Amino acid sequence: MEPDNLNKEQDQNSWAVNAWTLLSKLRDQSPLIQCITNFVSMDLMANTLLSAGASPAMIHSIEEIQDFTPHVHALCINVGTLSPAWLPAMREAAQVANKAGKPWVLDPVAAGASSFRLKACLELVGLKPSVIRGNGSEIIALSKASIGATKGVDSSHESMDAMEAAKSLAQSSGAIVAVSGAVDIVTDGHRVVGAHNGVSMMQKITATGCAVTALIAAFVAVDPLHALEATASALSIFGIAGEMGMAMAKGPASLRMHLIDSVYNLDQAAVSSRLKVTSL
Ligand SMILES: Nc1ncnc2c1ncn2[C@@H]1O[C@H](COP(=O)(O)OP(=O)(O)OP(=O)(O)O)[C@@H](O)[C@H]1O
Ligand SMILES: Cc1ncsc1CCO
Ligand SMILES: [Mg+2]
Repeated sequence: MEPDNLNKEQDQNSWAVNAWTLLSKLRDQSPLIQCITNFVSMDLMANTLLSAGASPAMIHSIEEIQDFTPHVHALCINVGTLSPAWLPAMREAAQVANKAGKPWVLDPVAAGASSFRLKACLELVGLKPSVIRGNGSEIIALSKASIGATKGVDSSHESMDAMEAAKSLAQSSGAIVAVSGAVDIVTDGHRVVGAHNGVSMMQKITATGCAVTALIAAFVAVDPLHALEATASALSIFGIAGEMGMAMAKGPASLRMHLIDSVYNLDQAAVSSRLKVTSL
C-alpha cells in the first residue's frame, strides 16, 4: 500500500476506535443530559439519547434551573419552537452550566427565519456553547448574522456550502461548529473534518438534526476536553445507525423506528467497518 493510503487507513482506524470508546463510555456512564428543546423534537431526542445509553431530562422551566442544571453532565439548548417566554430559561441554563463547568450545546433551528430568532441565537452563541450544530442554512445565517429567504427549519444549502461560514463562526465564538448534511462538517475554526456516514432519508424524519445535536451533548459529556472528536464521533454513530436502519426501512416512519433500534444495537464491528471520517 502507498504510504499516503496507509496513513489514511490508520487515521480511519483511530477515528473508529475513538468513536467506539466514546459510545462504550456513554453506555457505561449514562450521562444525564438536560434538554431545553422544541415540542416537535422532544420524543425523538429523548429516545435517541436513551437508545445510546444516556439519560435525557426535558426540563425547561426557569424555576427549576438553579436546582437541576448544576447536576447534569451536559445541556442541550434548541430554539426550534422559540417564544419569548422560553428565552430567559435558556439564558439562565447556559449561564448555570458554564458556572458549574458543564458543557452545553446549541441547536440554532431556523436561525435566519426572523430577527427575533436570529437575535436570540446570537445572544446564546455569546454565552459560550461548547458546540453549535446546525444545517447549512442555519450556520450561514448565524455566521453572517443576517436573516433572509429560508425554508424554515430545513436547509436550502449543502453542508459544504457552509464550510467558510462554519470556520468563521467557530473562530468568532470559540465553539466547535458542526454542519449536518450529506457530509457532516466539524471544525474548531482551523482544523476541519468530514463525517461521511448517513442516508438522505434521515432528512425526511423531522427532528433527526435536533436528535443528533443532543447525541453530541452526550458524547461531549463523556469527553469534554475533546469536543471536536466527540462531535464527529456522535455524528458518525448516528449516521451509521441511519445506514443500518435504512436496510430494514420502507420509508421515513419505519426508518425512525429502525434508526433508534440501530443506535441501541450498534456494535464495534459495525463501527469499525462503516465509520468514515476524513480531513477536509
Ligand atoms: N444528504 C444526506 N445524506 C446523508 N445523511 C444526511 C443527509 N442530509 C442530512 N443527513 C443526516 O441527517 C441528520 C439530520 O440532518 P439535517 O441536516 O437534516 O438536520 P436539520 O435540518 O437540523 O434537521 P431537523 O431540524 O429536522 O432536526 C444528520 O445526522 C445528517 O448527517
Ligand atoms: C418542524 C419544526 N418546526 C419547528 S422546530 C421543528 C423540528 C425540526 O427542527
Ligand atoms: Mg435543525
